[in-house]
Amino acid sequence: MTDKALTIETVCKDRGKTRVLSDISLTLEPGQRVALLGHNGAGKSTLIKSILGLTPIQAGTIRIGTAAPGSAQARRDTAYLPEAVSFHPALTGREQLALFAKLSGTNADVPALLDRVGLGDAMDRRIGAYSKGMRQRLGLAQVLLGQPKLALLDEPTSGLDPISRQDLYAIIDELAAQGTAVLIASHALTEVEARTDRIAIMRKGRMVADDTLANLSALAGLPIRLRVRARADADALAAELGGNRVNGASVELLCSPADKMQALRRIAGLGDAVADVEMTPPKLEDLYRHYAREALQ
Ligand SMILES: Nc1ncnc2c1ncn2[C@@H]1O[C@H](COP(=O)(O)OP(=O)(O)OP(=O)(O)O)[C@@H](O)[C@H]1O
Repeated sequence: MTDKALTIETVCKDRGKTRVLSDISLTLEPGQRVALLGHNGAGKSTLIKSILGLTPIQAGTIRIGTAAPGSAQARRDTAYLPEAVSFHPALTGREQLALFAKLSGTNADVPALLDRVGLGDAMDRRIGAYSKGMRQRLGLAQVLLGQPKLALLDEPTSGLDPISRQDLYAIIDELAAQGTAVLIASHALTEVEARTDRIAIMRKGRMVADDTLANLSALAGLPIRLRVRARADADALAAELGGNRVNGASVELLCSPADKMQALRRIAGLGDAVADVEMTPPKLEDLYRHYAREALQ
């Protein structure tokens, strides 16, 4: 028995003479949303294909619940949304989803599902006339259809407008709330930063980071940015605090997480000379760069 939705242990995969996955381990609990990040060619799609049982691995183990990749049980429990999702162009959205429902033996309310993904008005139009974003939404309806234990989403927001992206993450949140573990391969760092529970970063076939954003941030020890706006004299403020003048009125300082309170006390000690302070913790983009670079060494 396992309470994990997905267990990956020390997986290795070769393509020809090249090792494209090296000792990859990753686990997903039910209801967890995990972002899988990495440069082009890092191995994200290969890992997803291995989880789906579409490509063999040379070493290690993968389990969906307790089922082996590609087994009937794993196929029932796993939903997959590929980056370029394709359907039969002559069918309408409603027909296509009804067909999927029939094939998977589920008794879903197809129109309600299509409505849920924003295709209520378009469900009786041919898929051939759908935009990329609409096809992506139909793919998402297919993911929702089976109430999967594990959803694998490969670049789910590519080609979507900003509102559609927000809708998609709202649906991902719902999926997670009903207990589905969701693995999202993405290049859209700012999006996944706010909408996932954990970040896994791959580089050249290796897993170089796997933790919450807060823990990755603490481990990396990257500086916090403090922007201090002067009430009148930014030069005097810069002379007092050090740091860089960033525009006519402000000074920017970098400090380590451990020194943050001390820096804030110094700034508060300047009293009326300071009009405002803004504090920016490191962003996922900074962390991503840090972990990717660290892996190079
Ligand atoms: N069908 C294939 N045959 C041979 N090599 C392949 C094949 N597919 C991928 N590779 C190689 O495997 C490695 C990992 O590729 P993969 O597609 O998994 O990366 P990725 O992280 O998904 O990249 P992207 O962000 O560009 O989608 C790369 O070196 C790639 O060249």
